[in-house]
Amino acid sequence: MSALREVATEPLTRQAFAPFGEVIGTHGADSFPINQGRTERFHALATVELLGVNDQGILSIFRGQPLEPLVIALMERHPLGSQAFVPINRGPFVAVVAPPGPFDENEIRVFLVPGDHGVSYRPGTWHAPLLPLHVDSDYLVVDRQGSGQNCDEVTLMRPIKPCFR
Ligand SMILES: NC(=O)N[C@@H](O)C(=O)O
Ligand code: NI
Repeated sequence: MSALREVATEPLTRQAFAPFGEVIGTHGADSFPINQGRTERFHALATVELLGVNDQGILSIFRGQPLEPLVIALMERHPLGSQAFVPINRGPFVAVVAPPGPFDENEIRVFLVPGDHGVSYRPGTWHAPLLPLHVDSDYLVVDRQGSGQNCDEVTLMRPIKPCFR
């Protein structure tokens, strides 16, 4: 295995994550009351994007195990649809991403996603498959079912080791 490359994790903000997708969380999000004021709606935090033919948006649960050692050697993208991960039991995870388009290892960013947030990768965003931290955790996943090739993979020349300073 070629030399590992350490990449510092960044705090998750809507602005920082914007090139890769959207943040699903209530902090700093607009909301309005519904149901006679008994419920607060944080509306349209992310958009489900389906770009293929006869697509269906689907909801799944991923029961993920931590990757130990946390070394990322493979990334993937879904050109035909978005993919969202929302913790069900508040399990934090790491979002290792690079912008859509030709893959460039030097553009890899690493975000720490707290247990009360989720993210939605826009179509084509390069990302590491689900990476829960510390303990097995369940995530609601909203993504696409349909025809066509919707998962391109790439092997990193220099595997990434996230650093938590
Ligand atoms: N393979 C699969 O459904 N999951 C990946 O796309 C992932 O991002 O975890
Ligand atoms: Ni994916």
